[in-house]
Amino acid sequence: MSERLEDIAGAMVASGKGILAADESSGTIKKRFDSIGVESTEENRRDYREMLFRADEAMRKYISGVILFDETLRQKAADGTPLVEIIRNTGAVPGIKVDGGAKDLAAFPGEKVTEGLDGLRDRLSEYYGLGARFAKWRGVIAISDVLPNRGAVRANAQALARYAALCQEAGIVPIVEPEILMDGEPGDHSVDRCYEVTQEVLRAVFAELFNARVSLEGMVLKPNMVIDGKNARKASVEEIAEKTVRCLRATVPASVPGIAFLSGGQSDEEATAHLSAMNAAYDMPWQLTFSYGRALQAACLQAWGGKPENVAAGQRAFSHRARMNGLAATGNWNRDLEQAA
Ligand SMILES: O=P(O)(O)OC[C@H]1O[C@](O)(COP(=O)(O)O)[C@@H](O)[C@@H]1O
Repeated sequence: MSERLEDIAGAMVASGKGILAADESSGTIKKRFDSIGVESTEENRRDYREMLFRADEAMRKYISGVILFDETLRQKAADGTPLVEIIRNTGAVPGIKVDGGAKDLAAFPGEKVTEGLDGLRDRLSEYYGLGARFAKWRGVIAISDVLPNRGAVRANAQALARYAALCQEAGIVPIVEPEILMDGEPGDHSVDRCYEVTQEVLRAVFAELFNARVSLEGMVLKPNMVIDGKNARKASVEEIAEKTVRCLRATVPASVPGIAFLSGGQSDEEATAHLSAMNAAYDMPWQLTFSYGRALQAACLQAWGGKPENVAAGQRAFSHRARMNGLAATGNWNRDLEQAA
């Protein structure tokens, strides 16, 4: 018997846990490996991700699900165990990135639309067979004084909604990710401009989800926080927490079981501090947690450096960030815990 979407979604946002985004596409993982001088070969990618998934205690205690790239879902560990099985044995749910990436949107210079709907029904049924129980699709929204245009917002919202409906038909929980870029160009927008655009985008996304008859109980939202651009950072932790919660309350129906933020280029500690501040100070109808890529992995990647003898150090770095974010997911993180480590 297949599991209920609501139960899978509930497990993905279980209290004190969050999602590890390890679904970097080939181009993105190459960038990450370039930063530590490691060649992006299939074996190196496997070794790196196997190191994360075998950080057993962190995975069991703080990670509810792992987003994978197509290659990883099919890969075996060095000893022949499928990586999906290692993840499942920790109690985490395996998930899969199914979008085909953000491409230039015709007639909208500087704006993108995410591709990948063609053939998606067949791919989802194959992924289900390979063990995936949730999926992820990221729409990318540019932000400036004049962007985004309504047409670009609508194109991305519709694609997200069509993707989500197909996932639910396949018994797979969709993570719906509309990302307003914090680290795009020019990156000088204020926190209030981010509020305005995030509100507009989330409204458009939920309107399209309703139109597409997506069951909100069986999805997870992965938004950006309401935060100023990378070249204009000055808002305090409290301001970002307050504005993010206010924006989400104004746009996200209470029937959505959980919201799991992307980190978007925030430093490790910022991403943790912001999440913890929201959970500590506000009552919300949804679980509020993390689905971080960089903010969970950056320290681990550095500690590992591509060297087999550094696997334990890499796992320690990952476990520390997983624990800090697990605490943030219940509002119980504080800076002293970082120093103690
Ligand atoms: O451009 P890609 O390779 O699809 O990757 C985008 C990345 O952004 C995320 O959606 C969020 O990652 P961050 O937390 O690092 O912002 C990841 O799930 C994903 O790996």
